[in-house]
Formats: sequence, C-alpha cells, structure tokens
Amino acid sequence: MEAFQLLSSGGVRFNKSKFEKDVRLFTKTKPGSRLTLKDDASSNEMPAELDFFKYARNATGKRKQDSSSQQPLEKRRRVDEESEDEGIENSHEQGTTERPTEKHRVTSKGTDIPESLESFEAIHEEYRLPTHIYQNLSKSGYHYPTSIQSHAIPILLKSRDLAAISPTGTGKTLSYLLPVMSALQAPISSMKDASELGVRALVIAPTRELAHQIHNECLKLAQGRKWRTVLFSKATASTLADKNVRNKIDIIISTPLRLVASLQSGTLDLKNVRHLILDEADRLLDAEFSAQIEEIVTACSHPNIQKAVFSATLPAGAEKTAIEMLRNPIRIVVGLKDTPLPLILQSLTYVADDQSKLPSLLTYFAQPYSPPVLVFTSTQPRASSLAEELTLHGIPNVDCLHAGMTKKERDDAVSRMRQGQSWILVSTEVMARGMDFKGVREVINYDFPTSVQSYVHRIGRTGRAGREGKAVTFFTDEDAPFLKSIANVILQAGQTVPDWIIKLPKPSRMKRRVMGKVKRPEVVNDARKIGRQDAVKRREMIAGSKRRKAKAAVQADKQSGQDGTRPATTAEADNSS
Ligand SMILES: Nc1ncnc2c1ncn2[C@@H]1O[C@H](COP(=O)(O)OP(=O)(O)OP(=O)(O)O)[C@@H](O)[C@H]1O
Repeated sequence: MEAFQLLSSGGVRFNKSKFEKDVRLFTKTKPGSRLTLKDDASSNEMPAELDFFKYARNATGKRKQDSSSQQPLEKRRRVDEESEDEGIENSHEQGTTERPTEKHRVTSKGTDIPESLESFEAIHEEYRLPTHIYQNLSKSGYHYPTSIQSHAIPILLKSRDLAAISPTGTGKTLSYLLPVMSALQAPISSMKDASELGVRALVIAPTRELAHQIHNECLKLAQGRKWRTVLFSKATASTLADKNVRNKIDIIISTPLRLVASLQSGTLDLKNVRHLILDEADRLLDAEFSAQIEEIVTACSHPNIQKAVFSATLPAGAEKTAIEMLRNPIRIVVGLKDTPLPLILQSLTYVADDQSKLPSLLTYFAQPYSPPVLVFTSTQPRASSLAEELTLHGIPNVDCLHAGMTKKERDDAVSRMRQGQSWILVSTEVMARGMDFKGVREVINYDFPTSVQSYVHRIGRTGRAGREGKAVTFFTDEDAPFLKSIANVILQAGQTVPDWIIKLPKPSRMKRRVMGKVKRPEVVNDARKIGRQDAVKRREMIAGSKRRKAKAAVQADKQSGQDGTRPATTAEADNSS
C-alpha cells in the first residue's frame, strides 16, 4: 500500500518557482486553460538559451552583435558538452573551429563557419534570396528566423554540408527548404541551360505523412512561380517514369522505400541532384532504412552535391554514420541534444499494469482537457482498440491513425486533425516524428516509449512554435526499470522528478534495448475481450444448432422419400416413445 501511494503520487512536477522567469515568458495565458501559468508582463525576459523562437518573436533585423562573435574564433569556447558525443567530437577535432553562441546555446563545430544571421532581411541582403521566396516568407507568417534557421540557413547557402540538431517544433523544415530553393534560384522550366535538367533537390523523410507536410511547406515558398515540387507516391512515380516529365521536376520529397523502388526499376535517376536532405536523420539511418538510404546516397552521384541531415535527436552511432556521409561538415546543436523544450510540462503517472491504463485514461478524460490530444500506443491493434474503447465510453471525436490503415484513411485522419474535427487522435510511432499539428496541447504516452529518442519525438508533437504543451507518460511495473532514462530527459529540460526515481539505477545499454518492448495484449480492455469471446461462442452455438437441424431435416426428407411416410417431428417422436 505504501509503495502504491509512493508510486501513484510520483508524478513529475514542473518546478515553477525554480523556473519562474521561464514560466512567465513562455506563457500566453488563456483563460480556462488547464495549462494556464501566471503571466507577469513586468519581467519580460528569459534565459535566451531556452527561447528557440526568440528571433521569430522580436528580432531587430540587424546582424547579431553577440560578443562571442567578436572574439578570435579559436578562443571561442564550446558550450555543448555531452559525454555521449565524445567519440565523435574527438574524431573530428583536428582542424575544426568551434564557435559557440553561448547566448542562445547554439553550438557550432567545423571549419569556416558562416556568420549566423538574425533576420530574413539580413539573409536576403547577404545571400540574395530570390525575391519571390523572400516575399513568400512573410506571406507564410515567417517574419524572423528561429535559432536553428539563423544558423543553418547561412551554412547551407554557403554550400556547406551540415548536421543540425535542434529540438522538436523549432522550425527545422524551413531551415533546409529556404536555402535549397534559394540555391536552385528558379524553377527548371524557366531555365535555358539544358545541363540543369533533371531533379535537382531531394528531401527524404521516414513517413508519408511527414513527406506530405514537408511538401506543403515547400508549396508555401514556391507560391507565384512555376516550381515543380513532387511528393513521390505510386502515382507520381509512374508519371515520372517518363524522362521528359522527370526533366522538368525541381524537387522531390519522398520516403525511402518508394524512391528505391523507382531507382531499382530504372524509372528514376538522381544523377543531377545537387541538394540531398535527410529529415529525421537518426530514424533514416537506423537498421530499417539504412540500406535504402545508402542506395539513395549512392544514386545521388553529382560531384558537387550538398548533403545535410536534420533531427531533434541524433544518438552517437547515427551521428557518426551521418558525419561520415558528409563532406567537411559543420555540426550545430541548438539547446541540448535529446532534450525537449522546457515549454512542455512533463509528468510520469503510475498505472500498475496494462489493464489499469484504460480506467486511468478514462479518468483523465473525465477531467477538463485541452483538445486536440495525441495518444501513443505501441502497436496498430492497440491503437484501434483504444480508439474504439474511448468511443464506446462516450468520449467524443476520437480518431485513429496507424500504418495498417489505407492511404485514404490515413489522409482523412490527418486532415480531420488539422481541421480540428478530431479531439483525440490515438496513434502509433508513425505520428511520433515531425508531424506538426499546431494546436496539440497534450500528448499521452499510453504505452511507454521504446527509447529516449522516441519519447523526445512523441512529446515534441506538443509545445511547437513557441506554444506551451503538456506530456503525460503512463508507466507500469514492467516499465519501471526504464524510468530513469526518461527521468534524465525531464531533468535535462529543467523540470523536477521525485527523488525515488532519481535513485533508481540507470538501465544498462543492453537493457535499454528492450525498453517499452514488453508484450502487450492487442485489445486494451480484457473485459471486452471476454464479452467478445462469449458473443463469438454464442454465435457459434446458434450456427451449430441450425446446421444440425438442417442436416436432420435433410436426412428426414431422404427417409420419407424411401419409405413414403411423413417423418415424425421431434415432439411426435417423443410422444410416441
Ligand atoms: N520563422 C518562423 N516563424 C514562425 N513560425 C515558424 C518559423 N519557422 C517555423 N515555424 C513554425 O514552427 C512549427 C514547427 O516547425 P517544423 O515542423 O519545421 O519544426 P521541426 O523543428 O522540424 O520539428 P520536428 O523536430 O518535430 O520535426 C511549424 O508550425 C512552422 O510553421
């Protein structure tokens, strides 16, 4: 009992008094909101390293006057020190110049790092952005660059390779789309030089939904000119099999599988690609995709190709692979690696066992909550089952999305979410990365995440573009050995966790491999399963009885045919006996 009380009261609380200043600055108070925090206009300052949207809100448009940029480059000190990175740092130490911009907690590493620029105007002046692209920025509501954009855009515009790590929701997409489109200058259809023909830029993302979203961002920048940007799909792949069509394409955005299928069938060539971007690079470089990525990278054989990788998380192994793929790269880290924004209030909730999760979630939704909410489960059947349970329990506007659904079902679910028709979206890892549903205020990890990276990306669906969010993670007894890993992330983000979690032993690397991978039933409500089994049994009994009666009737017919007498009914037979 004592242990239960300890665990159930063990939710992680954000230490508002310790981070009072941040809380005030991040807060745009909305009356009635459960997430409402105190607003105090008198102290409108925040530690700049925590505010990744600082520029986007109030930049002056002038070049950065950071004192650190006045110092000789060699003297500038590195801020970002993470033990996990050491191997990689050392292997690239020689000849590098480190240029931390301490003020914004952005760490840059590499040689001849271009100056970061704090306004789109400054970027436009320095790098002559095509006018229509520059104008489309403000039309799309992008008035000032975010931290990652201030740093990454000049680097890519200087034709440098880049490994960029920046927290979820900080604007990485624009960080690569803007420089890539600016470098291409104009749609191929308006160019005379035939040597330019063929796809010139390629963006790879791990899921179809994310590729679609990136494509939409691309269309925003392309407004007013005849850019041919293609979201690669089964249909577009067959259209692009025609070389004449292919030659007029500027940018392809694709998932790896689809692209490799076309490469292997010889209906696509990537020889003219000058810019290759891997979004969610650590996912793309993991075992599931790495062979396809290798094939794609090999197919992009242009000698002057520029490559860049982006993610909110880049574990040491993936970073090593990525860096090996790049040529004299610059590495930038905004904030701390693998660390969510402090804007997301994180908590851990003890739920004992799998069957206790549903009642806990129903209790959660019985309180006022701020839709839309994203709920993560570990498998497709569990996502469907949970969505069904919530609906059966009368919770309105529940939707489901997972990779087992058809393309149309998935597209519809995304668009219902974007239009605000869905209040609760139950999903799997497929929604964990990159998806930008601006309004998501709450994320619930119904099933424990399978890695620190998965946790960071899942909860990063909220707290985007400077908004606040809330993330709740259910944990069972089986998940407890991995709590420490998540607790460390929470601590790194400047929030507090109960002492008992901090005192837990850190799971070994071997053990972390099985994190969140416990075998869970496909149906989230056992009672429903029993009810279902009963119903199935009853149906089978009725069907069996009907079959037996029909068989008996046939036999009786046969008999009457043989002896010419009417068969006795069961009742008659009984009476006669
Ligand atoms: N300069 C900007 N000013 C205002 N809003 C911006 C700016 N840049 C990006 N945004 C908005 O911020 C949100 C997050 O951007 P984006 O999806 O590119 O983030 P991300 O860093 O790629 O996140 P993730 O790691 O989850 O993929 C989007 O809604 C985007 O429109």
